[in-house]
Parts: sequence; structure tokens; C-alpha cells
Amino acid sequence: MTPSARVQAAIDIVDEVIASARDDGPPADTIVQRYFKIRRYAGSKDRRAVRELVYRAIRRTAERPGSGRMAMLGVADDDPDIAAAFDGSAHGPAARGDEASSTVSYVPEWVNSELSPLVGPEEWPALLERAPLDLRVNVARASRDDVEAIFDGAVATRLSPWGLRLPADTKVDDHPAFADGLVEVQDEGSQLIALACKSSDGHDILDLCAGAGGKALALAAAAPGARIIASDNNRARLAQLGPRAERAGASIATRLLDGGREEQQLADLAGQADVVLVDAPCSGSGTWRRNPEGRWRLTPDRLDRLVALQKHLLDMAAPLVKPGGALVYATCSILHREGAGQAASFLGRHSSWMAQDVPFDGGRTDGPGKLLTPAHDATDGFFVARFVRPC
Ligand SMILES: C[S@@+](CC[C@H](N)C(=O)[O-])C[C@H]1O[C@@H](n2cnc3c(N)ncnc32)[C@H](O)[C@@H]1O
Repeated sequence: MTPSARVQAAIDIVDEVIASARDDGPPADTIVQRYFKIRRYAGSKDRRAVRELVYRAIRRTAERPGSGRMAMLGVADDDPDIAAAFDGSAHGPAARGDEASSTVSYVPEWVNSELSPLVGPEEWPALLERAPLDLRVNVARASRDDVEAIFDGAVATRLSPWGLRLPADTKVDDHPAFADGLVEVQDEGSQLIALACKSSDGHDILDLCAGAGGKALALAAAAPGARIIASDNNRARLAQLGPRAERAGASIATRLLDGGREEQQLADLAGQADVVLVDAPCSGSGTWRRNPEGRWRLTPDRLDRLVALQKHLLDMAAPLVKPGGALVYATCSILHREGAGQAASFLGRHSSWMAQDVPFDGGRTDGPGKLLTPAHDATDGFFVARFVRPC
């Protein structure tokens, strides 16, 4: 592909990403993969170059652009090589006329007032920087030091006792340590959420929104003698946990929930759990550096619905905790209403519960919990709070 043809391909893909963000369709990565699946003429260098252009265009602007061309003209504003590709050649984009390009921004304007007060403009560039590659060592099978010696360039993470940070281009999926269940790819912040649960052998733990089980696996590794139930209402996500648990040698029961019937389906656990983790669905604003087009998907309406769902899940989880047990609430969000605001409102509704310090260094106190951010902690953005039910 010529440089101009690569730019046109990126324009076509960004057009699809824009439509998908508007219509709640598949993520950018899936769209890039699908694009090349039916264009076998593109070599690996072409694919890499086009993907890079697509992500430059997405990262550059917080507001959903009018078109892929507008987004790529924005990249051309920053880069003369890209500007030169707008040359009207065959398979390339038409020459630039008197057209507007997308503007540079980090956070959608309407979201500014929703951010935690801790996330000032000086932190915004870090929200869009490339995320590091972190592994969680399966400490039930190997020590972090042993695994550190296996991976070239691995360094121990600062905050999580289970984490290793690797050079970004390290291939993990086909590494024997991965196949042998010694490691999982997991951001350090995500590991800290599991740490906040203080799982212990003999504990009954419910991971209410377990998804594909990233945190449930971390809980099981930290306490192989804990009885863990992982539940979720998404069959496809929960189904991924089985093979992952098998690889890790972890024993985790799963429970698929039906929308609207969760309370009945969990009734047998009432007052039983030492810990319930509510890793709730959220805006994903703490992970924009991994999914920058998440900014194009978020709307005020969607945020309202997420906040209402988080409240519902917290109130559903509370009666499952046994007296003296803990409810851990987490979101990969840097928005006040999904973090400190949601936690404070839980304590307002459950006035006998107490907020307890989360057991890790790093992060900053944000209302009744802690906020981790890329700029301050070099992790994804997370809010986490730990509430204890009175005895
Ligand atoms: C942030 S993700 C969980 C990520 C997961 N804990 C991990 O570590 O990989 C939130 C999850 O909540 C689930 N969810 C949404 N509504 C739910 C409900 N009513 N009951 C249970 N799970 C729900 C979603 O399907 C999604 O998997």
C-alpha cells in the first residue's frame, strides 16, 4: 500500500469507528481486524501502519468527529508526512480543500464537570498515553521473583505485590508461562482492587460482576482456600472464566444471572459472604488510554443509566454480606458520580455501615474511598471503597 492508500484506509476505518461509537456497535480493535480480514493484499507492515494512524486519530480528539476524513485531517495538522498523503492519488484521499479538521482535546467538554476533583487538566494527557503491559503473577503457583526472571525486561510493579511491568511489545499469549497458568495480563490498578478484598483461605467470596473473571482469578490466587463464586449476567463473558481458571489451577464456581431475577438467584447467599466485590459496569473513563474511543461512546444519558445500575447492584449486594464482612465497590472510572459520589450515597442509605481504609499504598483519598489515576499512580484509573457491615 502507498502511504496515501494507508491514510485512506485509516479514514475508512475511523468512519466505521464513529458510526459504531454512535450506535453502540463493536470496539475499534474489532473493526480494524474485520477491515483487514477481507483485504488480504495488505501486508503486516501496512496493517500496523494503518492501525497506528487509526489510533492517532482517535486519541487526538475527545469529541466524536464528523467523519474519518475530518479526524485524519487533524492528524495531518500535526504531521507534515500525513498532510502530504492528501495528494489525490489513486487509492489515496482527495487533496485537501478548505475543510475543517477535528480539534485536539482529551476529555469531552460535558464530562469536565463530571470528573473527580482530583483529576485536574494537568492529569488529562496521561489519560490518553499508551498503557503499559502488566502481568499478574499467579502467586498460588510461582513467586513474583521467579517469574520476573523468566521475562526479559520485567520489573516488579510498585504498588501491587503480584505485578510485573513488561516492555510493551512482549508477546505474552504464546509464552509458556502463560500457557502454564503462571501469569495473566492484568493492569496493576485492577490487581489492587483484588487486593482491597483481603481474600483469605476459608472466606466465602462473591464476585458479583465477575465478567471474564480477571479479579476472581486474582482473589483465588491470593487465597486458594477461599470459596469463590463468580456471577455475571453476561453469558459470553462468564464463559471465558472456565478455561482461564483451569489454566491457573483455580477453583471458582460460576453463577449466570438473569436480568431482573438476580435477587432470587442470590437469595441463598443472604448474610453469608465474608466479602462481596461489586466491580460495577461504568463509563470506563479510567481506561481511555486502552479504549480511547470510549470517549466517543459516553453520553449524559448513558452515564445516568450506569450510575443507576451501580446503585442497584450495591443495594443488591449489601444484604449478601455477613455481619462483620465487607463490601468492596470498584469502578474503572475517574468520574465523581461513579466513584466517591456513589460510595457516599451508599453510606447515606446504609448508615450503620463503615468505610474502611483500602489495604494498599498509592492512590489518593476520594470521599470514602481511594482514586487511582494514570498520572498519579501509573495505573488505569480506578475508584475503590471498602465498606464493613456492622456485627
Ligand atoms: C467492569 S465489568 C467486570 C470486570 C471483571 N470483574 C474483571 O475483573 O474482568 C462489569 C460487569 O458487570 C456485568 N453486569 C452488568 N449488569 C449486571 C447485573 N445486573 N448483574 C451482574 N452483573 C452485571 C457486566 O456484564 C460486566 O461483565
